[in-house]
Amino acid sequence: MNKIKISAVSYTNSKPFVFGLMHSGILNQIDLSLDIPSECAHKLISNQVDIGLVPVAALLEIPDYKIISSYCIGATGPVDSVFIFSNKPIGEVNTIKLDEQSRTSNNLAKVLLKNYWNLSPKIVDDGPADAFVQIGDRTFGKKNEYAYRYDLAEEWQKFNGLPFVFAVWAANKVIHDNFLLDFNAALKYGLDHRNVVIEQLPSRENFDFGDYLTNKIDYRLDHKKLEALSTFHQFIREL
Ligand SMILES: C=C(O[C@@H]1C=C(C(=O)O)C=C[C@H]1O)C(=O)O
Repeated sequence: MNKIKISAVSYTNSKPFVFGLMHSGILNQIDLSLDIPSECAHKLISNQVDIGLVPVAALLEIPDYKIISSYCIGATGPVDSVFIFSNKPIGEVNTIKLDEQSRTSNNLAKVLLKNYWNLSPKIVDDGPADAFVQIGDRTFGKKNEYAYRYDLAEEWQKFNGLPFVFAVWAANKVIHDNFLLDFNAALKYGLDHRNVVIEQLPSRENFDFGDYLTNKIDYRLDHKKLEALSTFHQFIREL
């Protein structure tokens, strides 16, 4: 039987999912790779994998995608790992760099700049910039390194009161129902064993992994997050 190819995000926020998949009965049916989010997106769009924990911005490039799980990488308030960092207040930012590892948060930054802050700084690829977007583990402990930091899930919530969803489990083809049941059971197992995952992480003075994986990342793709997802997609289309 052909294995089901899966790309999951290589960041700490996905470790509970990966733990669940590694300790599940479907391990011998899957071919799992861990990738930065932009690569997860690329692999699902180009059909190198069947299922991805895919940045939601990339769904717009996948014809007939299917969201196959009620778990996601989301947040209800500050997420603590997706920021615009700057030494100037946002209103004085003239140039901004995006994060090449991101698809969703780069678009979230653009949506908030345009619609919430009413700003249009120049997006620069190289050279110095007044501000930059950064996501994932590279942001851990960096909050106090810059005079200004904007948690983009928190700013989105201030903007329209909604939670946010960064990545969802999606497929680019029909996947067998039996497999999906086992797959979702594995994800649930991982989330239910978050304490084991947290114990295995190193302790850091300037970042609380327990708080991050328990309170900041919100893994439930409930109807409010689905509403946030379609609202976000509409804003991206209007950019
Ligand atoms: C909250 C996060 O969500 C991530 C952000 C993504 C993006 O910006 O494209 C994609 C996947 C998520 O892992 C994070 O990694 O810090």
